[in-house]
Amino acid sequence: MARRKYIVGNWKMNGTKDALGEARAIFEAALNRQGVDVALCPPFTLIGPMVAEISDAVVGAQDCHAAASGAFTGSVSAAMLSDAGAAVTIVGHSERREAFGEADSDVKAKAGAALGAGLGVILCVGEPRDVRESGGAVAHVLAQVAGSLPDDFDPARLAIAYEPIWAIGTGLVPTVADVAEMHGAIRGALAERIGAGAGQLRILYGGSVTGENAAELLSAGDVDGALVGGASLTAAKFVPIIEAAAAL
Ligand SMILES: O=C[C@H](O)COP(=O)(O)O
Repeated sequence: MARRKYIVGNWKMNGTKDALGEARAIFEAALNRQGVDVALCPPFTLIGPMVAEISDAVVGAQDCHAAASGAFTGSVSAAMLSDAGAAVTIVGHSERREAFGEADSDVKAKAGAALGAGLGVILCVGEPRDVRESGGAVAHVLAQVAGSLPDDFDPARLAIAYEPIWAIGTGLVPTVADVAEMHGAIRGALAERIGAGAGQLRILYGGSVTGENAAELLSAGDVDGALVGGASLTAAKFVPIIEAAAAL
């Protein structure tokens, strides 16, 4: 079965209720694009309003806590995200791995908690610049995949986002050949681990995706979509990426 393209916007720590108009325009444009799934991951504070005020919105979170509840000041559980109307959550973004010290084992626990709460998961992996330059990118990323995936999961409910850290927010992008090599390696590792189900799992590329480079990146082998940061904040920049996916 062909995998539907999946275009996800990660708003990171951007957006107040004033930004709901952009989200509305994005989901209105997405509605008519056949074959493409679109989701937006705003800050926690906008999940409820986005779900409540925009029909057909598919809204996600950017992180969750691995525990169901408890004394974790400032944290939000997967069940709370679901209660707020989220359908999916990102886990293991490099900004959390780096700034909050999240290890593969933490990401694995979060992914398991999210799936257990009924959410879809977008699990991020990616290498730093020095690892890419020393030729160790594939080994680095496959180790992250092996350490971060839950023991059991439905491959239709979990996507992996390959985001080279050096490409995030920099305007730098890997060559299409390098993206295809990495996505192919991830698919191969998944096939060894879960067998035929690996064909169902979507592998997204993230890092400086724009309306200008989306068609080329999305055409690379085993690229099933994109995780978009800066260019997902406005309809003017995000809709062309959705259109590029729809045109493939
Ligand atoms: O989650 C999204 C990524 O970090 C990519 O961000 P960017 O599109 O601004 O480079």
